Amino acid sequence: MDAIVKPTARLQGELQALSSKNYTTRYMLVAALADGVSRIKYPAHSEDSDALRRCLKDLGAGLTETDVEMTVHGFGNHPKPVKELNVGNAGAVLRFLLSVASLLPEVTFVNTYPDSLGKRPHDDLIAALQTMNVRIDHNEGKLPITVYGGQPKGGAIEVSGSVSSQFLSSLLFLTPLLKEDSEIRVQHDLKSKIVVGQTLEVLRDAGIEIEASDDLMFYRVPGNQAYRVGEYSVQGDYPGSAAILAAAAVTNSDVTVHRLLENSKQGERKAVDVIRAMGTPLTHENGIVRVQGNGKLRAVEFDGDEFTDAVLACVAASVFAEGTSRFYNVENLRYKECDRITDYLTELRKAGANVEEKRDEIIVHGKPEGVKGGVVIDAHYDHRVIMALSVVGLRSSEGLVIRDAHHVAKSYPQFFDHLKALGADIRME
Ligand SMILES: O=C(O)C1=C[C@@H](OP(=O)(O)O)[C@@H](O)[C@H](O)C1
Ligand SMILES: C=C(OP(=O)(O)O)C(=O)O
Repeated sequence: MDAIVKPTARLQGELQALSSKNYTTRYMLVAALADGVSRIKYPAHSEDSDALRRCLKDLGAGLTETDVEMTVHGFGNHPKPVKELNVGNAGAVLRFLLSVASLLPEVTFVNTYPDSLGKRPHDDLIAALQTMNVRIDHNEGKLPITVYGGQPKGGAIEVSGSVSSQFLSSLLFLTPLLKEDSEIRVQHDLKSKIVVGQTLEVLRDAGIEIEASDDLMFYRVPGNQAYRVGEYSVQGDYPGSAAILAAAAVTNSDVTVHRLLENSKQGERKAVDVIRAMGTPLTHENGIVRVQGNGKLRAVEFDGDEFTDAVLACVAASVFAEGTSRFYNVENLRYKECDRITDYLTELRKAGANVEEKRDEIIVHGKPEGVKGGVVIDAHYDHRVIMALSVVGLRSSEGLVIRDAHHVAKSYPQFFDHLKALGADIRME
């Protein structure tokens, strides 16, 4: 399905933020790893969270749902032997379940998105699991991947964090269940470090003890632990909401988004600071962000690794800022649903933006006068590219056609409905 995004001068209204993708993933996983019944209020509904629902059911979890709550009968440390799992296009789901699969004799993760998740590297996690008595067949570190587990061993574990934090999070979910105590040392760098804080928070809520060094590069994990059943409530999602806030910033607007906790551990809450630093009038109190945009923006410079899933939305806003913006330390954007530097900037240029790339940096020479648009955008299977280009389309003179915009449902199926409810001129075809 394509989205036809027309120039829109004004956005106005109130929205409830969608539920957090990352907390939904984590609460569902710890609930499945607990032996008993857990409840999760307001879980996200999206392609990624549905992929996890499907896989956890395949692994033996019982899932029932009402409108607001999910009940999970966990399988504890005994997932049901299954031959095959399909995680769709969900990176975090794949990486977290690769470790869970090591408890089973043989599981193949199939490759259903060869042009997106099928291109993403998992070598660093594979290498770590291989040192833990797990044999793995893989396609040069990519899908399809077969895990031959059964008796994974803890102990001294090293994992690189220079491509993704998900590899470390994955091991933090698995190691408490092993017989041996573990010491996990992160090698090289740790990208998206802030996300690991969400992993540790949820592990603690699930009764798991882990000692983490202050710099999050070293962990002591006692073995023989059991996940406790729990009652969880999923907070609002900053990465998806960042695109709505960016849309409000580039237009004349009065837009209010609820359910965005000021003290959230989501790094992407920084998007609020970025948009404020661009000069957009906004308030953030009691979990409510209100943007009263006037379309006037100034350039900013930020370390994008602190808000990895909101960088594209912030870049989209900076396309219309006075001056040159820089988003640095963002190399790992290249290893997401698409290459979120080269592929994204290709589409921004088509729309009329003046952008440059370095290996680990996005540079935007702002155009306060707006961009021309009038072109067809390739979504590159990437929900965040789709959301960011929608922001740009609203402030173009000829609008944009975003091809295959249905991929927005990976994380935010209601995105276009939400924008339309605020008055955006968008048609789906
Ligand atoms: O742990 C997680 O749930 C996630 C970690 C981040 O990935 P990287 O660590 O690969 O940057 C983020 O981009 C992704 O959307 C979700
Ligand atoms: C990169 C993302 O997700 P994942 O790694 O889980 O596919 C994202 O949601 O932007």
